[in-house]
Parts: sequence; structure tokens; C-alpha cells
Amino acid sequence: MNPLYSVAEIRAIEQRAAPQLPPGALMQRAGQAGANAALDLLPFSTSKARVLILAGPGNNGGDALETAAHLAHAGAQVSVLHFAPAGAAAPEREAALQRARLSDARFVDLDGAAIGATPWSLVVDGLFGIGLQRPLDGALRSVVETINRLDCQVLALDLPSGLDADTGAIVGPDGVAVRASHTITFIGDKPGLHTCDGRDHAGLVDVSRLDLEPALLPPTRTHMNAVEFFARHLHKRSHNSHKGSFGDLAVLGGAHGMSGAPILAARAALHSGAGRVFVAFAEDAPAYDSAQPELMCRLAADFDLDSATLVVGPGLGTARLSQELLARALASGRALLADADALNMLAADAELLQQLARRGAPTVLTPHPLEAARLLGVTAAEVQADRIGAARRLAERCRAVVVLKGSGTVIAQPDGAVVINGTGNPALATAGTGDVLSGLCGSLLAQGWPAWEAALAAVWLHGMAADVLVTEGSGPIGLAAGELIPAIRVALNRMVQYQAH
Ligand SMILES: NC(=O)C1=CN([C@@H]2O[C@H](COP(=O)(O)OP(=O)(O)OC[C@H]3O[C@@H](n4cnc5c(N)ncnc54)[C@H](OP(=O)(O)O)[C@@H]3O)[C@@H](O)[C@H]2O)[C@H](O)CC1
Ligand SMILES: [K+]
Repeated sequence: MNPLYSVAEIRAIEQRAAPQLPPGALMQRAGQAGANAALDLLPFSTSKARVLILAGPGNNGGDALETAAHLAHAGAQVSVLHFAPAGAAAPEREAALQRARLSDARFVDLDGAAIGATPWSLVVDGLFGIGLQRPLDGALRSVVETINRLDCQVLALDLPSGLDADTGAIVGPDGVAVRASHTITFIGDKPGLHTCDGRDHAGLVDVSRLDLEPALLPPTRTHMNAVEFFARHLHKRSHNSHKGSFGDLAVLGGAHGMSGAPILAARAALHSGAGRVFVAFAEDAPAYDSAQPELMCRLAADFDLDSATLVVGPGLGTARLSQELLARALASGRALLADADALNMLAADAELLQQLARRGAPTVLTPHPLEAARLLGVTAAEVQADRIGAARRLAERCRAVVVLKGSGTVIAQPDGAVVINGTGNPALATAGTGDVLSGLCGSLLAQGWPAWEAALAAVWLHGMAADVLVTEGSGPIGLAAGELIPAIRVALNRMVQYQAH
């Protein structure tokens, strides 16, 4: 299990640990952990390695100075770009500075051109960590811009400087942040490294607990998604089973001219194991889907919405007829997933929203940031500035499981529990992948999964399918949403094979 800690939680752990440790022990351990991570990235013959260390004015800078001393001791050619604190520094930072000055590391004063002209093996980013208060400006900003133009690997200490550790947003409206290839984060993992701009700036993340006793690390309400969270719902199938054993799902959508979306969702549902899949079209119901004749096409007005688990929204439109269909669906006692236009109609009608929140049956909402913004009455930028907060508020307000899509999808429960998903990649940034996700998640609900575990598994599988397709060369550019569907089936069956009871 990978818990994620907020800055406040990390500070509290630090305060609890410090009295039990010699002064400066945590910074020295962070320096050692930083050096170990750096050595793993350097060529075997360390003496040939040119390492640029950026040391900021705070304790993140202190970690960098300790790292510099260790790497110089290991024989690397270390250059330190030091940004002295405006006022008095912490004693442990002073000690780290002394150690670096006494080592073979060279303190340099390089401008952007000089930095750009040197063939560095590695840059270590110790400008700012969890103490960043405001956007990077002036010399700090231009150093970060210079580093981001280099080709070499960049190791961020604790987190990429310029990033908000809690939200993954870059600090400041026009802010900059280091683009690291690797991050070694201290004491505990941090949500901001895995969502919003976090994944693009943190690279591969590794955690060093700085040898703190596990008892010092309290339980958290935020975790990275993991198969173990939903594995108990993976079951091998019995011979003595039939289509009725695996539930009925109906995808409610498809207003005039928007029939592709519900079809995509329905195909995904079929290939994720639902026993029978209906497509209930708001208008223009086709006789059948020639590519997937297994799907049963109906006119929504004639379909008994109480007879199946429901996915409501793909291509549904927001016309009067669609609003009535949504109201009927919300009144059903069956499990329900609301996506796309269903979310837009809920945002525009407080009564429908209340009806949703009063539902007793399992309910999942799958908004992208703009849909979440409409539901919360804020802007998409405000949602992205605090994706975890937005998902938590929406889950609480709607009393439903919320899947806030985007880089590092955030899944929230009404009780405040949050999971950030780590699978997936930019190949998913194409039309229709949301419909595939809603069909997949709806299919798990139809097979009897609880809302929370269905959402965790669906988001995990959806991302994993994209990751597998990219390794096979089918992306990230040009992946079509429909291509995810067979890959999801493979990933699901493999997971059942290896994990199921
Ligand atoms: N958490 C732990 O147990 C340990 C953490 N370590 C490392 O320490 C940092 C946190 O250190 P902290 O000093 O609190 O914060 P930072 O180093 O991130 O930066 C704060 C200093 O930077 C100044 N500041 C902040 N924003 C800016 C800015 N945009 N431009 C210029 N200067 C800025 C700030 O000064 P103020 O002017 O705001 O007072 C601070 O001086 C953590 O991330 C770990 O790496 C320990 O080493 C190990 C234990
Ligand atoms: K940093």
C-alpha cells in the first residue's frame, strides 16, 4: 500500500521524529539518500561524471549540500550553484554548507549560457521542497528554465522545485517548475507528485523513509491506487454459470447524431464481462450494432430502467427528453454511473442533483475537470488547482464515488478517502476514452462490484490497457478509444488469473 502525505502531515511527522534523533540527522539521511539515488543514475566510472547541484535557500538546499559532499566524496566532479538564505539558516543547513565547502565540491557562479554549454551527466534539484511559498521568479526562474532545456537526467530532491506538493499544480499563474526525470521524496510519498502537473515534472518517483520508525508514520486518507484495494472482488468463473450470472447493464445515451458514444461504452461493458448489455437510445435507436451484434438496442422511452445497472450520459444531450430520462434513471434502485451530458444536466438542475444525492443505490460519477467545475460551480482552473479537494467536495456533496479524470485520476469517496491512480498515459487524450471507462466501470457494477472498488479497478485497468498498447507502439499518438477495449479484456483476465480466489 502506498500512502500519500500532505505537507502538514510530513511536518507533523518531522516534529514527532526530531526529539528522538540527533540534531540534523534527517537532513544528513536525506543527503545520503539523495547521493545514493544520484549514484544509481551516474555512469559506472563516477570520476567521469559531471554533476550540477542546485542548492536553494531552505532545508531542501540543505539536503542538496549534503548530497554534494557525498557525491564529491564518491569521486564525482561536483559543481554547486548555491542560493544563500536571505536571513539566518537552520543550524543543520549551516552544518551541511560547511560539509560541502570542506569537500571537493566546487561552488560555482554559472550563468544560463555556461550551464547550457556544459555536458552534465546529472543535475540535482535542491532549490525548493515542501517549503515553497510563492512562484519562482528572477534568477531562480531562469535557472529552472535553463535546466529544463538540458538533455541530461535531472534528479529532484523531495519534489521538483516549483511544484505544489499537495496538489501537483505548478505554483503561480505563470509559474515554472523543474522537469525531473527522477524524484527521491523523503519520509513519505506526496499526492502532488502523481496528479495534475506532477507526473510530467516528477518523472520516476522513489520514496526514502529516512529510516524513520513505521510507528512515526500515521495512517492517511490518501493512497496510490493498487490492485490489492479491489482484488477480493476478482473471481474465477464457474463452469456452471450463464449470462444471467454476470448481470445486465444498460447504457442510456445517444441523442440525435451522438450514437457512437453509447455504443463505445456498451462494447467496453460487454468485453469487461457483463452478462447482457443493452443500449437504450434517447433517439434514433438503430436495429443493431453491426460490429457488435451482441448489444441489444432499444429506445430508452420503452426501456425498463429498473431492470438493469445503468450507465447514463454518453451522447445523451441535454434536451428536455434527456432530462426526463435522467430523472427516471436517478429514481431507479439499481447501481448507476453518470457521465458526460448526465453530469452537465445535474450541474444545471439543483433538483436533479438533490435526487442524485438522495439515491441509496451504488452511484459513481466520472467527470473530467470541466464537468466537475460545472457541478461545483467553479472554474476548471480552480478544479485543477486542487484536484483532490475538488473530488472530495463533490463526493461528499453528491454522496457518490467520484472519478475526477485527467493526469493522475483522483477517485474520492463521500467519507473523504481518496486514491490517485498511477496507470495510464497521454495516449488516453483522445475522444471516446471516457465512454470506454464508463462502460467498463458500469460493467463491474453490473457484475455486483461495490461502487468504490468498481471505480478503482476500472480506472486502473483503463490506464493499464493504454500503458500496454503504448509499449506495443500503438501510442501515445493516434490511439483510438475503441482499441482500448480488447486490451482491457486481456488485462482483466490476466488480473483474475493471477489475483483471483
Ligand atoms: N520534512 C522533513 O522532515 C525534512 C525535510 N527536509 C527538507 O527540507 C525541505 C523543507 O525545507 P524548508 O526550509 O521548509 O523549505 P524549502 O527548502 O522548500 O524552501 C523554503 C525556503 O525558501 C524560501 N522561499 C520559498 N519560496 C520561495 C520563492 N519562490 N523564491 C525564493 N525563496 C523562496 C523560503 O523563504 P521565505 O522567504 O518564504 O521565508 C524558505 O527559506 C523538504 O522539502 C526536504 O527537502 C530535511 O532536510 C529532512 C527532513
Ligand atoms: K527540489
